[in-house]
Amino acid sequence: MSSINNIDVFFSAQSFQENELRNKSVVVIDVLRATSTIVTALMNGAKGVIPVEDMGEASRISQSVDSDNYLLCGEKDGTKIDGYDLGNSPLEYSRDTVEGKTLIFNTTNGTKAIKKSLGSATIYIASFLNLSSIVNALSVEKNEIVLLCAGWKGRLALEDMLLAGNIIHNLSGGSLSDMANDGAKVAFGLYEKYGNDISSVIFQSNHAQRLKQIVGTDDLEYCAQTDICNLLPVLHEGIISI
Ligand SMILES: O=C(O)[C@H](CS(=O)(=O)O)OP(=O)(O)O
Ligand SMILES: [Mg+2]
Repeated sequence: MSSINNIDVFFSAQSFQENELRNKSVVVIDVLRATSTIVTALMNGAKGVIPVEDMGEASRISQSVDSDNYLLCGEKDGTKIDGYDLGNSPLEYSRDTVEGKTLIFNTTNGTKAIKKSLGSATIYIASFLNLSSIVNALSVEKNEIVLLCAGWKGRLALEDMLLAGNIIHNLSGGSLSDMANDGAKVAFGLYEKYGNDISSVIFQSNHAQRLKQIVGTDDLEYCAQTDICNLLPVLHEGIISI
């Protein structure tokens, strides 16, 4: 694998320039909730997920495809957008609803982070739900790795940084050298502080406080689960699939 010292962690999609990702493999992390929802949709048989930048792009794509095979999905301010089939709660993405469908997916932070990564060599989609699959893939990754936390509107999100810390902990075998990048050290330090107490960190995060007001706590409990599936979603030609 590429050296652990070549792993960096970015705290939001606004914290870097696209050209910094050239020839690198990027792991997009948006625990609450976009990447947890993408993983869930694919686990439940969705054919693929098309991440989009905004409502305009979502609407252009949805008008050009056969609506029987596509679902228009996503949120604004945490709530399903009027006229969309589904919002951004992973619990909506049941097998009955998504099996065999391609999803056009539009969220505040997660899909924007994915779109900003398009110039990289590889884009993986990570959540706690598929943590081990991501760690396994990265353990043989040849390129330099960026763990791209989606954050919230340019700010750091605790739950995303904690997943980055868990990934680094697993890859490093439990210790990080002085040569590691600052971002990796911060994420690793968060892991060392909280260990595997993922649920309590997620519940105390700013994003969780916001989501509780909008959708309650079911999504938070769901997204705090580790390794409920063995999936490695990758973006290829604009579509995320497994
Ligand atoms: O739906 C979510 O959880 C958030 C919406 S908001 O930023 O809290 O308004 O979107 P995401 O892109 O999954 O962070
Ligand atoms: Mg988020």
